[in-house]
Amino acid sequence: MTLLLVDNLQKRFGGVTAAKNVSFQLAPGELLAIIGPNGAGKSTTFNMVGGQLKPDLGRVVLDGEDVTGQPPRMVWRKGVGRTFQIAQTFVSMSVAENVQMALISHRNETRSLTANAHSLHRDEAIGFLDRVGMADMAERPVSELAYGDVKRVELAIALASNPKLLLMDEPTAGMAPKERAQLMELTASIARKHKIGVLFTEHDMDAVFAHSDRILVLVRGEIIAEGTPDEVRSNAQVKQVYLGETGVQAALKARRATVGAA
Ligand SMILES: Nc1ncnc2c1ncn2[C@@H]1O[C@H](COP(=O)(O)OP(=O)(O)OP(=O)(O)O)[C@@H](O)[C@H]1O
Repeated sequence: MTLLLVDNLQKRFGGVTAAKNVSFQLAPGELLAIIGPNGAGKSTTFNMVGGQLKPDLGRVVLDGEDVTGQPPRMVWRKGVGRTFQIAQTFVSMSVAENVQMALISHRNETRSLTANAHSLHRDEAIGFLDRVGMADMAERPVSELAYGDVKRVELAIALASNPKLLLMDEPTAGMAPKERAQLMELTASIARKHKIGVLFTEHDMDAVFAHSDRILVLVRGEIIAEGTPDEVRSNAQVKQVYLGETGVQAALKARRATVGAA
C-alpha cells in the first residue's frame, strides 16, 4: 500500500535545478531517509511534499489524494505532520499545555482559549505524552527540560495532529549520540505501531543507517540511489559520490542510464 507517492517532482531556482525527476513512494509505518551532500535538494524535496514550496512539475499524492501545490496548512490538515522546534513563546508553558495547544490549533478551537484552555483536551494531551515517555513531566515548564526531552515533546506535538505522514527535518540536530539513537528508536517504534509514514532528512549517518527502512540518495537534485540501508551502503554509485567531483558525474550518468531519465 502506498501512503505517499512523489512523482517526477521538479523545482528550479533561477539557473539552479534544485530537484529533477524526483520520484519515490512511502508506505504506512515506513521510515524513509533522504540523504545527500549540502545543496543536494533535500530541503527542496521535503518542502514540496509539505506544501512550503510549489513544484514546477510533478505530483505529490497523499493516500490517493493529489495535494500538489496546496498550502502547508491544508497539507497538514490532510495528514502531513511536521516536527518544529518549540517556539520561544511557548517554553514557559508546561509540557502538557504545549500539546494541548497543538490539539486546540488542529481543531480550530482557538476561540475556546480564553474560557478553559487549561483543561481543554488535557487527557488526550497526556495520552500523546505517554507515547513519547513524557507523561511524568506533564506539569514541568518546557524551559526546565533537558534538550533530549524537549525533542520528545516536539514529537508529541507533531503526533497530536494525528498525521498519516510525518516530516522530520534533521530530527537529531544538536543532540548527543546516545540521545539521537533514543529519539530515532522512539520515532521508529511509534511509526510502526501507529502506521505513520516518516520522511526525514538527516546529516547523522549513524541515525540514518540504523533507523531507516529505506534511504534515498540525492545529488544535485537527482536521485542517484534508493534502497535498504544495506543496499545503499554497498552501492557503487553512492560510494563514488563521496569520492569527489568525477564520482558525482559518473554516478549521475550511471543512474540516468539505469532509470532512463533525461
Ligand atoms: N529559495 C531558494 N532560492 C534560490 N536557490 C535555492 C533556494 N532554495 C534552495 N536553493 C538552491 O537549491 C539547491 C538545493 O538546495 P536545498 O536546500 O534543497 O539542499 P539541501 O540538500 O537541503 O542542502 P543542505 O544539506 O545544505 O540543507 C541549492 O543549490 C540551493 O542553493
